[in-house]
Amino acid sequence: MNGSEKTLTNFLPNLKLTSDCLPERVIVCGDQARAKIIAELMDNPTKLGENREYHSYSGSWKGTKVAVVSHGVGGPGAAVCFEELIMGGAQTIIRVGTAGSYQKDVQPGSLVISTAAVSCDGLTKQIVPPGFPAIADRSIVEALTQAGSSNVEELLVKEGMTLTLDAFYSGVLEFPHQLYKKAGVVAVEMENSALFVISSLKGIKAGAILAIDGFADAELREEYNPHNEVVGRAVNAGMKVALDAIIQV
Ligand SMILES: O=P(O)(O)O[C@H]1O[C@H](CO)[C@@H](O)[C@H]1O
Ligand SMILES: O=c1cc[nH]c(=O)[nH]1
Repeated sequence: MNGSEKTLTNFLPNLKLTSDCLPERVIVCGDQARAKIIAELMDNPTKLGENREYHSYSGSWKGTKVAVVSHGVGGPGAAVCFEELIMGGAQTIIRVGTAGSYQKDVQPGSLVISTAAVSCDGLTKQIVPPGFPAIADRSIVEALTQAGSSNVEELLVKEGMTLTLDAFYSGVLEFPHQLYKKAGVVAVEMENSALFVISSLKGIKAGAILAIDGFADAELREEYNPHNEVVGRAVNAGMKVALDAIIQV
């Protein structure tokens, strides 16, 4: 399908829902369970549809209608979700995710607002030429920072560049973590570059807030286990910051 035009479509086949129930503001996250939790923070949570990894809800946050949709793990599947949301009329998408930190001062339990993503993924290589930037919308970065400063107590909330990688576990090749750590990249995750590139191509606004769930960098990394209270607190804070931010843009 050609990426240059924005065509509104009523039936979204992979999300398995019709666009007439989809508001213009959408929160996305990898995890289906997290999508349900975000929906339940809102007034009048309603399930819109469920197909594969895509679980869709709508609700009302401080009087504004917002949808929440899970996109699963990894750029290709997430891109299907982002494309269909935009076909269905989404104008603003904020990803609420998790990421591994590269920087010692960005501890597990911190929140990172991504300003741009380094595209170390395969999906964007198939849709734009090399060097095409993956950047978050500036007004969303500002809204997330503002919502973070008024919402989150005792957690570090940091803006910075993130890196998008397809692989979670390494093989015989080394991950480029050391290189990008030296270059000042803050954290690594798996879907931001797809979101930022697709949203740029389609002319919609997108951003991301990520709860740090461990250190990705081998020098800092201990055993990876994100299921703890510190990370849970940051994930919950990220959800509320994203909801507050999305109704401001
Ligand atoms: O917490 P989510 O939104 O799924 O984000 C991160 O977590 C998953 C890996 O555990 C990848 O999807 C990565 O981007
Ligand atoms: O992609 C990811 C997501 C969370 N934590 C990581 O270390 N990597």
